Amino acid sequence: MPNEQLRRMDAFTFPSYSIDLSTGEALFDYALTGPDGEQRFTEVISLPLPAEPPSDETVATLERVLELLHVVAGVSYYKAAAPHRLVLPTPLGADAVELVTAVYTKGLAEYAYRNRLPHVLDLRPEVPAGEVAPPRTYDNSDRRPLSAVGGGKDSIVSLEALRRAGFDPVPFSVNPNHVIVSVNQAADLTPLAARRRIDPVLFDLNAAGALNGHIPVTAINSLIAVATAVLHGLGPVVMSNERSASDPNLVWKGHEINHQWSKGVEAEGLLRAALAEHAGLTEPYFSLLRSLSELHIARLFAEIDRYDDVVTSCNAAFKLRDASERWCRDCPKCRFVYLAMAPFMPRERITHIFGGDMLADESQIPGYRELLGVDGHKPFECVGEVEESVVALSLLAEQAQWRDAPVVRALVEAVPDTAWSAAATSDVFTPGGPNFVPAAYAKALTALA
Ligand SMILES: CC(=O)N[C@H]1[C@@H](OP(=O)(O)OP(=O)(O)OC[C@H]2O[C@@H](n3ccc(=O)[nH]c3=O)[C@H](O)[C@@H]2O)O[C@H](CO)[C@@H](O)[C@@H]1O[C@H](C)C(=O)N[C@@H](C)C(=O)N[C@@H](CCC(=O)O)C(=O)O
Ligand SMILES: Nc1ncnc2c1ncn2[C@@H]1O[C@H](COP(=O)(O)OP(=O)(O)OP(=O)(O)O)[C@@H](O)[C@H]1O
Repeated sequence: MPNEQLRRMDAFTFPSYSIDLSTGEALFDYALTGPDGEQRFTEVISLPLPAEPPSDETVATLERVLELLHVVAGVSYYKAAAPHRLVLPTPLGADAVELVTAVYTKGLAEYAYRNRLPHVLDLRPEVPAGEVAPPRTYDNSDRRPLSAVGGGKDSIVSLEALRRAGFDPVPFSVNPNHVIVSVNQAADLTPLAARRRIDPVLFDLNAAGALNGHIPVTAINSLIAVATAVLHGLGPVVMSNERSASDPNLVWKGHEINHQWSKGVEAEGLLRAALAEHAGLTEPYFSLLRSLSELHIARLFAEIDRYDDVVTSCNAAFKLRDASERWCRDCPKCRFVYLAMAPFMPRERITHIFGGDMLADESQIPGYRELLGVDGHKPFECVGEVEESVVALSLLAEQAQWRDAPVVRALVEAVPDTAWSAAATSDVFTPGGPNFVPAAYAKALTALA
């Protein structure tokens, strides 16, 4: 479809969804519609099948979760045209509508900002009138948790914390690549995996110049994880989303623009409320690391060495096409994670993990200046707060193994006095802020420390 026709699309709709319980394959249909016709998409999500066929009650709960997933996963296709109307397929309760509204506005805020589409920030879904039948209550809180694994340090910390506290976690990933497979092998736990196939038509439209940009992928992965937990009779989904994920990158037209919005605590609360209201789940989903800073998580990770050969946080390794093998060592996330881990491990160990010494590479200095708040704004990436970077740098400046590294020397000179003063009184190692960790799980992090 030519780009001009795409730009004239005025509505996004959700024609149907279905699941085949003999294969675990769910089909989610979407349509962009306008005066020139429609552009249809189908996303395919395959859930792993349990050993025993699910009961009718389980299927009923699963279908409620999939109804939410259908609507949330539409963001990938909505963004190809950003029409002004978002027309939901069925009536939804207030909490579910609040989640959907936030996913399409706050979750697409970076996309709206970069494409200069302010109307996306004010999008309100059209919800068909009607009652939603109340769901059956589904209490799975005492079952084995499903621990989402992304291949990076954060989910490794959660997996180990759960295991050491005796929770017997089941690792779970969407489209596990070789990094995630290796992390699961290093964990020596039997994982579950779901497959997600984006409609290839979207890639053709992208290549032809359709609107494109960042989407709230964690909201989608989270709902796929919850659907898998329900289907397998497992307990809560445990995420590894940190405190700083809730901090915006910038404010535009009065709206916070946060690259990591669907990893933030607001999204977590909205998802939990929508799952309780629409699917009757009493304890569906929480982030174990919510009260911790990235720097604190890096310090905990340094205590665990069984994943050193495989851990990979760099997003370039998770591209659908042309992925890097492991750390690219030249992106904001690699720079940040290196800086955050370096104070807590020998230089040889971190050089081994990353395949090179980023603090010896002077070409990294401009990127580090952004992370330290010396230039520009916090990059649109999964990186910690400026204060965390300054604290990490201050720790490096005190260590004989790091203080003469070329990048450390240059950065110590570049950081202003005000930032050093803020770092000196920083609370980055004090857990804090709102979280949804159930009481039974609160001890898990203590077990790790
Ligand atoms: C791996 C990555 O960072 N991808 C982002 C990148 O996409 P790119 O075009 O370079 O490559 P692909 O990932 O292969 O995607 C190809 C196109 O497919 C579409 N698409 C992909 C996944 C999806 O769920 N929906 C889609 O529509 C899209 O059109 C792609 O162009 O740039 C894109 C545009 O800015 C980003 O949207 C891609 O980000 C992925 C969705 C992704 O998985 N990113 C995570 C690594 C990520 O950024 N996580 C955040 C958490 C954000 C959140 O709120 O959940 C983080 O860790 O901070
Ligand atoms: N493919 C995936 N399948 C399931 N969950 C995922 C996947 N990728 C990421 N996640 C989860 O989403 C959340 C955010 O991902 P993120 O990439 O920040 O975490 P990570 O890979 O554990 O650590 P790091 O921040 O070091 O990369 C984490 O809870 C992670 O477990």
